[in-house]
Amino acid sequence: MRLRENDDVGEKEEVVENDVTLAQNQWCPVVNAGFSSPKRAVVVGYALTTKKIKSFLQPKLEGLARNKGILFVAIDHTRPLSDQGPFDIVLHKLSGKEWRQVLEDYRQSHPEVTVLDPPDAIQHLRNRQYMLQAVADMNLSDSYGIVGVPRQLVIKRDAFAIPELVNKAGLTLPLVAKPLVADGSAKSHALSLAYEQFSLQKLEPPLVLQEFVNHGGVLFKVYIVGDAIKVVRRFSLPDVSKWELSKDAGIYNFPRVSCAAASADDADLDPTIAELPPRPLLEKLAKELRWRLGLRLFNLDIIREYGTRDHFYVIDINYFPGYGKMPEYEHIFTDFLLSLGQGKYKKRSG
Ligand SMILES: Nc1ncnc2c1ncn2[C@@H]1O[C@H](COP(=O)(O)OP(=O)(O)OP(=O)(O)O)[C@@H](O)[C@H]1O
Ligand SMILES: O=P(O)(O)O[C@H]1[C@H](O)[C@H](O)[C@H](OP(=O)(O)O)[C@@H](OP(=O)(O)O)[C@@H]1O
Ligand SMILES: [Mg+2]
Ligand SMILES: [Mg+2]
Repeated sequence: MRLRENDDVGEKEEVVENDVTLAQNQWCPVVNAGFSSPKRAVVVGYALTTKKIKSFLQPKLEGLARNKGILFVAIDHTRPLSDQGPFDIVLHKLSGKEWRQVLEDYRQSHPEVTVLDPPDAIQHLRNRQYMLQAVADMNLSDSYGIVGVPRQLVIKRDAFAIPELVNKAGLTLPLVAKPLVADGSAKSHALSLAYEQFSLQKLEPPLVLQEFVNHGGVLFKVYIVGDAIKVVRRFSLPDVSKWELSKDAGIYNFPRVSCAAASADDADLDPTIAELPPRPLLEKLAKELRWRLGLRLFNLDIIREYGTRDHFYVIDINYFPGYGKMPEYEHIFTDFLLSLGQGKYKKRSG
């Protein structure tokens, strides 16, 4: 199945965020592991926003990493990347064309360094028109369930044409209106729910209109870190009944409904709604998406269609999400970084 689109629009570019911590590189390339011979540390250069440093690089992660021989070093993006390091791994979440080019050049000139993840692959997720395409292309259906994406329509401009375009596309109301660009800004998370066709004209393109799928008000956030998968439950938008649909006429902006504060892991829920998607299904989905997206660090928002046991929809994919809120993230992440480091040494000595 292909996702629908309207017409083309140039993507807005923005400059690299300038709130990177410009800490001095601290060097300690060799760690002592007990009485055995000293091992070389895995050096991870990071280029992250201040917000991300705070949520991700928590003391519990840095402490465990140090014990395991992993060293985090802040990248100074105002200096050439090749003058810094040497790094084994570069971890990054900054935006901007220039920064992407810096990373691309660095990948070319330093093939021995693992850049998490390739800028082009990340870029693909920044546009909701393409974000879910890989899931749609997979057509995943097996004895554990079916995984699809909601039908959606891309509106690049001309809000007045929306009712007719929605009608022509045969989309069913209510619709979730999502900004086309998903770049982590507050604006890109400003979503609304539309109950009625003619009020759709009030929306501000460019956006994606996605069919709202009733799912019992709970969603599953599936965190992926390399081969590791961790699933949590979060509260989500409540179901919309036929009666509500006939009664409500407007467009409703809604706040960040499924953020970490909306954890539903300890809630007393109807088991048919709360039951996690089958593990083998998630493993298959994650493995295939890692390959199709070319990413190792991302999460998926998945919902189970209300009244079904095994019909799932992926509604959102985020690059380098809030891992700091993922249970056991410090163990999962450090194991992942070590596995990358070790894989490389094997390759070098092999
Ligand atoms: N098609 C849909 N059907 C039902 N609910 C939806 C749908 N799309 C989004 N939602 C609800 O809206 C919320 C926000 O949507 P979405 O995850 O796409 O936005 P986002 O801003 O990219 O979120 P994130 O903070 O995870 O990046 C979801 O958590 C879910 O509660
Ligand atoms: O792409 P962005 O940076 O917007 O991704 C967000 C994500 O959408 C969630 O808002 C995360 O917060 P929680 O839902 O509370 O987990 C953010 O995590 P943070 O720890 O970095 O604030 C993601 O970055
Ligand atoms: Mg989401
Ligand atoms: Mg998102």
